[in-house]
This record gives sequence, C-alpha cells and structure tokens, in this order.
Amino acid sequence: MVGTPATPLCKVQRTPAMTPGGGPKVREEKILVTVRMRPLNQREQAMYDLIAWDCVDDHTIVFKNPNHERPANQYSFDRVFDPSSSTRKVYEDGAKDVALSALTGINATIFAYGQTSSGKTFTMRGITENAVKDIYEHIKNTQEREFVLKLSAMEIYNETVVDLLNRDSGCLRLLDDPEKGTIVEKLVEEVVKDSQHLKHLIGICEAQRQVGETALNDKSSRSHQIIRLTIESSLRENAECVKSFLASLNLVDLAGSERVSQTNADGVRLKEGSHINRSLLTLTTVIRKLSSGGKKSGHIPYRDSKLTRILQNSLGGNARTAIICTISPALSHVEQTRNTLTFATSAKEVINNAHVNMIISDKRLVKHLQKEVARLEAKLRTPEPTSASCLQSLLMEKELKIQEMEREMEELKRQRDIAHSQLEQERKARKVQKGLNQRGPSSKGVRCLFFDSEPVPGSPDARPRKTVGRYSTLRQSTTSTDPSTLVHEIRKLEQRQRQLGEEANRALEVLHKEVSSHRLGNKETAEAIAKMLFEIKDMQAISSIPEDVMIGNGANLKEEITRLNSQGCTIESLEKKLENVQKSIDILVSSISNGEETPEFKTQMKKKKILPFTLKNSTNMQNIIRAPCSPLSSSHKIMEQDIENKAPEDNENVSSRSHKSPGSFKTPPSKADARQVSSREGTPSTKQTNSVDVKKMQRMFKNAAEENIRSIRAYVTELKERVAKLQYQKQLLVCQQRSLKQMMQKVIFNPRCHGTWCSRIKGSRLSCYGTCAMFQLYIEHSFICCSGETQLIRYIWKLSLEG
Ligand SMILES: Nc1ncnc2c1ncn2[C@@H]1O[C@H](COP(=O)(O)OP(=O)(O)OP(=O)(O)O)[C@@H](O)[C@H]1O
Repeated sequence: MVGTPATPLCKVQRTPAMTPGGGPKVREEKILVTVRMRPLNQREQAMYDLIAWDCVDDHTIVFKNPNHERPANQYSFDRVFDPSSSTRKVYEDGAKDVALSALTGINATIFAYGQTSSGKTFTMRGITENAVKDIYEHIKNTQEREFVLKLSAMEIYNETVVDLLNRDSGCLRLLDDPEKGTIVEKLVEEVVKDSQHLKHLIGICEAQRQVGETALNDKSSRSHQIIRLTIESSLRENAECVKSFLASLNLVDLAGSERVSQTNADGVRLKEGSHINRSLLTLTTVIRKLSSGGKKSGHIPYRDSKLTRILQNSLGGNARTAIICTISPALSHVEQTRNTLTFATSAKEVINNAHVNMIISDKRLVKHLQKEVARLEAKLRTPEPTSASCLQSLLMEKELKIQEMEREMEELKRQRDIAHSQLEQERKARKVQKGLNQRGPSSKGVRCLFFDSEPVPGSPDARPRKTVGRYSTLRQSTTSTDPSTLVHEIRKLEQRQRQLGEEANRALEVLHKEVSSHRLGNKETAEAIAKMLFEIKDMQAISSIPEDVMIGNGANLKEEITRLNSQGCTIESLEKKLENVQKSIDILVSSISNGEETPEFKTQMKKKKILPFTLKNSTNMQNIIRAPCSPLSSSHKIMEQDIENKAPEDNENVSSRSHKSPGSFKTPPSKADARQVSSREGTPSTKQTNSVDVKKMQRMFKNAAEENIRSIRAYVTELKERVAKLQYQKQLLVCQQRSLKQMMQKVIFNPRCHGTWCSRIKGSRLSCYGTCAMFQLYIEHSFICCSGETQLIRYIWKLSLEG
C-alpha cells in the first residue's frame, strides 16, 4: 500500500507544514541528494581495478586511498547506497517521497547524475518502474479522487529537444510561459490509461532515445532523457469543487559526463560528448550558484542550456527534487567520482520552494456549469410544492388581514360620523344657549346637569375665565378612567363631606355658646340656634360614612358608584339642610335685630351694658369660624390642592376675609380698651361699665359683631359651595361610570374598536358636563351672596344704632 509521501525529517529544514488544499502553500526544502555506488563491472574487474570508495554508513562515503597517494576524505549525503543496495531500496529511501508528491499537486523531479557507465540508466529505470507502480497503487487506494495521468517524453540531444513520443516532430522549441515556466512547444502529451499503458509508453521512449556505444558503455546514453508524468486529481463526489491538483513528475536520466581520453570518442560521439559535458557543466554551475546563496546571490544561468531551462523549476524552484548521484567504485574513475561527489555536495545545499498546484479545470468547470444550469432549469419548470402551498397560505393570510382592516376602517368611519353629528349638535346647542344668555340665564335651566351624550345647553363664555381654568383642572383629574383613581376620588369627597359637617357643627356650637352665655336674644333666637345645631348634627349623621371601608380596586368601582348613587338623596338632603341653616341664621339675625328693638332687650342691655360678643370670645369665634378656610387649617390646604372650588373672588366678603390677618379681627384699637374688657371679665359688670367710654365701646362691639356675622355668612356660603361641588363631582363619577359601561360594551361587541373616537366623544361629553356644572355653581354663588346681604346689612346698622 502506498501512502502519501512524507519527507524525511533530515531533509526538511525551514519547512512549514504542508497540507494539500489547505495551510501554507509554499514549503522550502533542500534537494534530496543520495549517492549510489554500483559494483565493479566486468570491464573494471577484468582490468583488476581497485575499489577506491567505502560506504562507511548510510550517509557517508569515504575514499579509501588504497595506494595512500592522497589523503582520505569523506562525503556525507542524505543517503549513501553501497553496491549491494537494491534499486528498490534506492527508490524507497531516495526517491519515493519526492516522486509521490506529484499525487498531491507538488511538482517533483528525480534525476540521476554521474559519469558515463556509472549506472544512471540502470537506476532510473528502476526508479521509474517503482514510481509508476506506487503511483497506481496510490490511485487505487484513493477512490475519492479522480486521477488523470498524462505522459510526455523528450530528449535533449546535442542541445536539441526531441519528442520521444513523436520523433517526427523534429526539434522542439522551448517557450517561456509566465505561469508554467519553460514549456516545450508541440510536445506530445499522451493520456495514460493504466500502468501497463504507462510502461508501454515509457518503453517507447526508451526505444526512441539516442544510444551509442562507447569505450566505457556499450549502450551509452547520448542524450538527456526527461520523462514527464503529469498527474491531475480531483474529488469525485464534491461536484461543487472545481479545483484540482496538478503536478508533474520529471524522471530525468542524464547523459554521463565523459572524458575523451577514457571514451576514445571521435566524430559524432565526440560531438555528443561535447554537448553533454557542456550542458552538465551548466547544470553544475546552476547548482553551485543555487547552493551558495540561492537566487539572491546573483544570476543563475538557467538559459545557458536547454537542460537547465527545462529543469529550472526543479532547481531551486517550485518542485521537490531528488538527485541520485551514481558513482563507480573503481579507482580508475576516482576523479570523475570526485567530481560527482562535489556536484552532489553542492546540490544538497540547494533549496527549493515547492507548493501545491491547484487549477480550475476547464472541463470540470464546464461540466459544473452545465449541471447548475440543468438544475436551475428543472427548478423553474417544476416549482417545489411546499413553496407553492406556503405562498398560497401567505396570500390567504394577507387577504384576511385586508378584510379585517376594511372592517376596522368602516367602524372608524361610523364612529367619526357619530362624533361629527354630536359636535354639530353641540354647536347648535351652544348657539341656542348664547341666545338664552343674552336674554338672561334661567336658574332652573342651569341648575340641571346633563350627563349623557345629549348636547347641553350652556355657554362656557358666560362664566368667569378663572373659574373655567379651575374646573378644567378638576375635570382632568376626574376624567381618569382608572378605577382605583375614581374610587380614591370618591373617598376624598366623602372625607370632605365629613369635614364640612364637623366644621359646621363646631361653628354653630360656638355661636350657640356666645349667644347663650350673654343671654342674647329672646326665646325665638335660642330656638333658632338650637334648630341650627340640630340640623347641623343631622347633616353630620347623614354624611357620616364608615371609615373602615377601604379604598377598593377596579373590581369594587361598580359597587362604589352604586353606593354613591344611593347617596344621591343624601347629598341633596345635605344641601337642603344647609339651606335650612342659612335660613336659620337669617332668622337669628332678624330675631336679634327685632329683639334689639323690644323694650325688654333695651333694658337688659342697658342694665348689663354689654354687647352680643365679648372680645375674648370674638377672637375664639373668628378662629373657629374661619377654621375651614383659614390658611392654617388643614382642611383648607386640602381644598387648595385638590378642589379649588372656591367662591368667586369678586365676592367682597370672602376676599376681604382671606386677605386679613387673624389679628385684624381684634376690634379694640387701644390698650385701655383691652384692659377695660379684661377687667370686666373678672368683676361685676355693673361697676365696671360706669368707667367705660360708651361710644367707643359701641363702635368696637359693632365692628366685632359685623366681623362675626360676616364670618358666619361667608362660612355658610362656603358650605353651600362645597355641597354644590360634591353634587357636581358625584354626577361626574356617575357620568364616568356610564362612559365606562359604554366602553366595555363596545369592547365586548367590537374588540378591535379604535379608542381614539371613544376618547374624543367622552371628552366632549365631559366638557359639556363641566360647563353646565360650572354655570350652575356660578349662579348658586351669586344667589347665596345676594340672599343674605340685605338682612345682614340691616342687622349691622341696627347693632350700631343700638350701641
Ligand atoms: N547498480 C548496478 N548493479 C549492477 N549493474 C549495474 C549497476 N549500475 C549499472 N550497472 C550496469 O552497468 C552498466 C552501465 O550502466 P548504465 O548504462 O546504466 O550507465 P550509464 O550511467 O547510464 O551510462 P551512460 O551515461 O553512458 O548512459 C550496465 O550494464 C548496467 O547494467
């Protein structure tokens, strides 16, 4: 079995790993030089010639100097074969690796060099036979590759190139090819069918070679013979791979150097010998130059002989080269042998740069392209069924998507039309409302809130600009559809409701204390206050909400709103109660004013010389009464942040109250007054009043009374505002609940319903609600401010007159 040839380690220097088809393509390698010494031939034996050389080991040959005439010297080579070595051994150790490199795309050259009759032809025949045998064995064992062998043969006879396979072609020219180097024109290249065919062709070459008889050799080769075996190989299965290995194996049998004195040549032989020696001299020069520094050392005279031109790649070029130097052991040829060994010594220093040669075979390329064309044509004629079905399903999917989008577009168009019609109705309603506003708003109409999709009559332009801003903020906060936010809003409203009740109760209790402590008013007044207290407490009871109810999540929103709806009457009744309180205050004021005019009251007042509110309690009163809207009040802070539902700022009373400091309500302007009042609290009043400046005190108490009454009135007004706000926010929540229900229904019946139109419609509805509610509150504020004004002014004037 023949494997891929391996280069002996001793031969590889500065050589990177070589992998055909991969890795480094170039490997530097010295020429493999071996020496084969033949036995003494019959002629030498007949002459009793002596053996002058001794192969001391496989690498060393030593001149034995039998006559001791010259100093013994030794030569070392890659391999030295003694006369007993077989040609197979010479092939195995000195040529096989290089020869089989041609199977892996590396050029290889094996040639024999030596004097005439040294055994070159004998050795090269054996090498060629073994190489052919191994090559075909390798091909046999490498079925994955397809090998193509071609044989060409030439001889250089008297410096002319002759085709050994076609002698009739005459002298062949040498051409220089930029890629291939020197090529022989019109050299026949025979495709080798098999090993036998190869042997046959080689036999033809042998037969065609110039051979002549000389004094030293009966069949002396008179020419240099070059048998060139071109090996191309490619992978069989990989049709995509169009590259192939291509290499040449040169088997060169040189003509032997000869001495005319020894060969006794004349005439033709002398001429032949002259040409032989000249070409061999050129070869020696080339080898010597290559060995002494390579191509860098200067000009290499390849072109000085056809032999060196043809073998240029093998001498320091792209090839692996093995030189077998044949020598005669005879003492009579010692000088020729020394020359051969000197040549061999130089040759072993020559470095070649072999690389794997890969080509793209035209034939393979055409074949590959034809296959590809046929495959594509077949694919075009019969498209794959899987791709067709895939395309069909894709088409259906797209069709469905288009239909779905069309449906969505229809739905959007429908919603757009609805929104347009609603907007149109709203515009009309605004126009109608504008007309109504010009004639004067109807309190009945504006107090009605609309929370459905119907257009709402009401003019946003009729309300104060600042208030619109406040309500738009409120609307934004309450239009959130987040259930948890809505529930949170409900809770805040309920908390404020409780606060209102508590504050009202506190205020009325203080008022009751003030009145009862000074025994102010008559029985009716006391009853009125008691009624007020009862009503406030009743109000608290109505608005009280269990505090342990936690703020629910979105799932509880519905329950929360249901509960809030059920409290609608509660808020309405709360509003009524507040109105009752307002009335009670009015009654109280009127009763006080009436009481002032009764003789009993005048007498009582004269006796006691006191006024309805003491300075001390007046301070407490104002603190308590002002608490809900005082800057220091926590509830006031909440209202500022969250509600902004204040009385219109053009309300004179509220405005003045909010800008006054608590100290401004202390009526006494002097320290004397304060001392008098203070001393009056701890001593009998009848004694103290004699020393008081009655007029001053009257003005002082009149002012105090005015402030307290203003505070009460403003506070009740504020309570009404808040109740109205609660009503408004409750209605907003109910509205949101309805909107949520509608949205859910839309989502259920049409999951792909676009949200943009829904949100726009909802936004427009809420805007209408906000407008109506604002208008209602504005009217309420105006009503409240006007309702108590007359009575209070009258009461104040009466107090001052009384004082
Ligand atoms: N190693 C060897 N063992 C036995 N006989 C050999 C050996 N080498 C050569 N001979 C014999 O020596 C004779 C000359 O050999 P060969 O023709 O091969 O020499 P050559 O170098 O080719 O000579 P030339 O250069 O003249 O052609 C032949 O008869 C051959 O059989």
